[in-house]
Amino acid sequence: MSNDVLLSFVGGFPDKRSVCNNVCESFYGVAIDGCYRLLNNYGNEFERPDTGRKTEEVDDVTVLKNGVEGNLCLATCMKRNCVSREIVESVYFAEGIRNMVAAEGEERRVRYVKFDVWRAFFVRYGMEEVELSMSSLYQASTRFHPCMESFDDYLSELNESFNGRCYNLSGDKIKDLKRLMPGNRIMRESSTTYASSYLPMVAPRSNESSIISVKGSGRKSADYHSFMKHSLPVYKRSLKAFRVQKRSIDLAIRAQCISLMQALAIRENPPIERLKITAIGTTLRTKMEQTGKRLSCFAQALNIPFSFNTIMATHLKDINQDMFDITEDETVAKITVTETWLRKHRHLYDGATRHPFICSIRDGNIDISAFKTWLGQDYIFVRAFVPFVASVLTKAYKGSDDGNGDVEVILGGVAALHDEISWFKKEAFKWGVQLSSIVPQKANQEYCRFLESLISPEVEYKVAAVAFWAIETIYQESFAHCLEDDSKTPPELKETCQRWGNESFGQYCNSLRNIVDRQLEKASDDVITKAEATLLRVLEHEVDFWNMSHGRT
Ligand SMILES: Cc1ncc(CNC=O)c(N)n1
Repeated sequence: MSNDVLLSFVGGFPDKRSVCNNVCESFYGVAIDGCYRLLNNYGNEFERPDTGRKTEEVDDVTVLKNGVEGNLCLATCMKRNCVSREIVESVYFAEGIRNMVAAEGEERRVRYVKFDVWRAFFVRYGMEEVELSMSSLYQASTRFHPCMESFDDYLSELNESFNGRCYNLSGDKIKDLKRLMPGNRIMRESSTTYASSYLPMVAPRSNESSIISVKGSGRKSADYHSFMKHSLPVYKRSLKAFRVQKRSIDLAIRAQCISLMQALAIRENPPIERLKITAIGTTLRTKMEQTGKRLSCFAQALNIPFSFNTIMATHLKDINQDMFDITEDETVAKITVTETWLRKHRHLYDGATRHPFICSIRDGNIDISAFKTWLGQDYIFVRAFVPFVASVLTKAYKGSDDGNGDVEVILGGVAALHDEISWFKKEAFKWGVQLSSIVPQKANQEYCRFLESLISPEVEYKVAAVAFWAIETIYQESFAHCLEDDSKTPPELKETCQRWGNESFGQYCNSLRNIVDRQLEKASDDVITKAEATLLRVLEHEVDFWNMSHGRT
């Protein structure tokens, strides 16, 4: 799986780990633990006791502080009721924005940091610069689509505003840029100036200072959007990632174990009796053992019962469960591919399963006309879903290694769709929705087209199976949410929610998930990457579909 880390935002003290995590994750979704560690080290490394300093020099870093609540405003390009803005804020940036603003407060200042400094920093911590993988590029491109059609729109807009000077801004030019910022308007009204620490990706042509920062807006706005708008084209030019090199693995192991131990230590009821860490390696036994010793000390300090063990293997693929020293009452925690993805893309996933449309059902204030729109549109979708599921079935059968009953599970899905179509007809009649006259809306058309593209024999079974699992699971989780004890779902909508939110549909989704995880365990990196990108596209189509039903696009 890809370990790429897109660099964007850095800043913070070690105690602001969550700030870095959230910002990083919600902006680019591809951050890995190793990256958080480095981000936090960064803050630590340059920590200044005097946070009240006023200079704005190159090479400076921002200190995030606890402080007043802020409120981000994207009004410069998106109106408050604009649905795109809502998506940007809620799906992509909510956590990051909230944390970033809440953590900054009155002392916010603009800071500039040269890209080279930043790059040197990463190199120093054992990172190497690499080209982005397909999945990261994909990620990067999806981050911005809600507000702009394409990178190129951004680019041309920016060139227009700044006469094409955007890529190579020196100190004075940055000042120009700040003057031109729409956020400036708000700034003049307010005597408070916030500082921000945006360290977007920049590939400078010269050694001029070339980080673009945004001076935003006091109490009303941190003008986050301006930042995105002006950093994005730069970002496009220098899409690069940093990957952890071998020699920093020891560091990575330690940092992760330490976070785990810290998390365990602050629990009131420690969920485990003993933490057993097994390091597996093909080389560097002494190094691993040293790491173990340090970890033991740390665990002792935190009062966590701990043991450390090392396993040497010739090849990582030779590792199996028997090599672990496991007693009968112990289990080996294995993180599956789907679990990793769902953690990594939590924001987007929650955006799809906790959409305002679903929440309005759950809260009992759904607009019935929106429900009817959804009903009619979903009928069309489900009809298109049938041939897709049939194609997954065919691929499962042809996959020929089906000793695990994939075909039966998928066949169950096909059979249920027969029922489902009858249900849609009945339900439409009940609500006075004329199915024969429904025209698919844009989001629906696009989703159906996407399904058709997945039918192609060129799309691997493993990739198609991921889409299938995700499509079913999003509905399951969304509607199950409307059936929870504290929900106020109107009685006349309960049956709809039951259809996907019931327990046996949940079990079926679990079977699909097991299929996917089993299939991906033996998949190539390339297929895993494609499958992950497919999952993201499903999530986005689902969000679009809810938006369409909600009637606000
Ligand atoms: C847009 C959408 N996504 C998922 C489902 C659930 N799968 C089949 O019914 C659905 N009906 N509609």
